[in-house]
Amino acid sequence: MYKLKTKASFDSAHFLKDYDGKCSNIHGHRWTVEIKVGAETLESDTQNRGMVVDFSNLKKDLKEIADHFDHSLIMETGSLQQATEDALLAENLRIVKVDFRPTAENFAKYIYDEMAGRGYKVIEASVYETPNNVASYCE
Ligand SMILES: Nc1nc2c(c(=O)[nH]1)N=C([C@H](O)[C@H](O)COP(=O)(O)OP(=O)(O)OP(=O)(O)O)CN2
Ligand SMILES: [Zn+2]
Repeated sequence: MYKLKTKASFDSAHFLKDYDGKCSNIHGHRWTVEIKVGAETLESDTQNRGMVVDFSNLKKDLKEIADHFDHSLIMETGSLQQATEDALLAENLRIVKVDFRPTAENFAKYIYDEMAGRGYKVIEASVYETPNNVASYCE
């Protein structure tokens, strides 16, 4: 089997609701997301001949997903009082709401699903919260 891997990064803040420890506070990470896609055979048409997929397209799609979160506060829906959320928005601060607790594990599945939804044969998606801490999702 052939496998391709590419990475993208974004900077954003998050916090873990109901977490007993420092991660319950708003803090930032340079998140790195890594996607691995595969194929048993290579493309044979002119443009993509000899490729699993064109790295340019793979990188562009992953970057689009990463850019959605860049320089934002990522928050789980319902994890702040409405008044707090409204006050942040009134200051023109960027909030991206997600319907999951924003852990590396949940982000890994989110990235997997997003890329699979764009038609890639995803083998694994990984999310680094720090260079040492990584979570992966595969099926
Ligand atoms: N399994 C998981 N555990 C934790 C996650 C996660 O996503 N999955 N996330 C956090 C926090 O977001 C936190 O930012 C990371 O915690 P921690 O390792 O304690 O922080 P640092 O890497 O910055 O470590 P230092 O010891 O401060 O250098 C917590 N756990
Ligand atoms: Zn964190």
